[in-house]
Amino acid sequence: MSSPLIDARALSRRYGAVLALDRFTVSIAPGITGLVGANGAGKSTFIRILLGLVTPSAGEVSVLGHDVRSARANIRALVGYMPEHDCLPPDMSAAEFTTFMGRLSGLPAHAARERSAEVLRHVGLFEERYRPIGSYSTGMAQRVKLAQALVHDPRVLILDEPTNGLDPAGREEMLALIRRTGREFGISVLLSSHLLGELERICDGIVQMDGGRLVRAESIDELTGETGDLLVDVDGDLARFAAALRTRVHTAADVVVQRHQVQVRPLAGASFDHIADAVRDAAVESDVGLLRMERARARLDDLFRDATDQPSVAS
Ligand SMILES: Nc1ncnc2c1ncn2[C@@H]1O[C@H](COP(=O)(O)OP(=O)(O)OP(=O)(O)O)[C@@H](O)[C@H]1O
Repeated sequence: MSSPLIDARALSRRYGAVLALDRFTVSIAPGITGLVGANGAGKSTFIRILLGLVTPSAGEVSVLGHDVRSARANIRALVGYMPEHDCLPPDMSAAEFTTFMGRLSGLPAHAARERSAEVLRHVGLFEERYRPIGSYSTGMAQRVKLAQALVHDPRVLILDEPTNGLDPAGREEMLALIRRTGREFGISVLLSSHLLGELERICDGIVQMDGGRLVRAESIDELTGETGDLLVDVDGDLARFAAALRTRVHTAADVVVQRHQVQVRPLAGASFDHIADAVRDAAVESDVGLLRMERARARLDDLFRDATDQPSVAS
């Protein structure tokens, strides 16, 4: 087994009477990991501790084996951080700003300029890198924030709500970029988001927090495994097909017509083969083409219905 990316043991942080982290223990594997939890769950506190910006009241935490408290300089070199809120100077160009951030991280001037051009190309801003950031769209500004997090070639990226404020197309682009960044640069990503549909698509694992404690840390495959339900797509009259199927499986399964497909929910003791045969026979009988029949997978939205404070958008 590979060593953990982040290892937190009984991590606590108190703010006066508020226990923001309460003996929070988690081991996060390398890869892309989503951090979820309602407002006040402790996500930002955990992220700030990882960055060395907040000191834990108790407990231990390490990033790639480096103790966060005693190895702050190492942690800064290893970690790139994209904050949620606007933090960009409007009068500087993306090239100037990312070069400046590279210099702050200790890169020599020439290397910082080269690296700035590289990361701006990676995030799709190479052509526009000399324009003032103040003239950028929200999506472009988000990409500058990602570029500055990457400029010093970190091994870990921490992204706080990276798709906040973006329209659906911008969100898609940002998600694709995050995934590509993780894969192409071979770096691990920890990102917080309220949008479970997003996390489901790009993450390898999910860490859920509540009241400063761990609720669960699981891989997406474990979480969204197959359910017993069957999803059937047909080409033709969906209602007629569903009616034909109902008469064939009446005591074995419920047949639910959704927008473009039929979901078949087997009742206790039903045989999957019997239901699959009934689907094929009903398709022939109702003269529709059988396009797809597969086992439904659980969705994060259903599993985490109460985990976030905002409605989740499965786009
Ligand atoms: N600097 C602070 N001073 C006092 N209380 C704080 C401070 N920072 C966080 N808290 C409290 O600690 C708890 C955890 O907050 P935290 O910001 O870590 O949660 P979160 O999961 O990041 O929430 P959000 O999604 O709103 O950012 C909350 O009750 C919050 O009010």
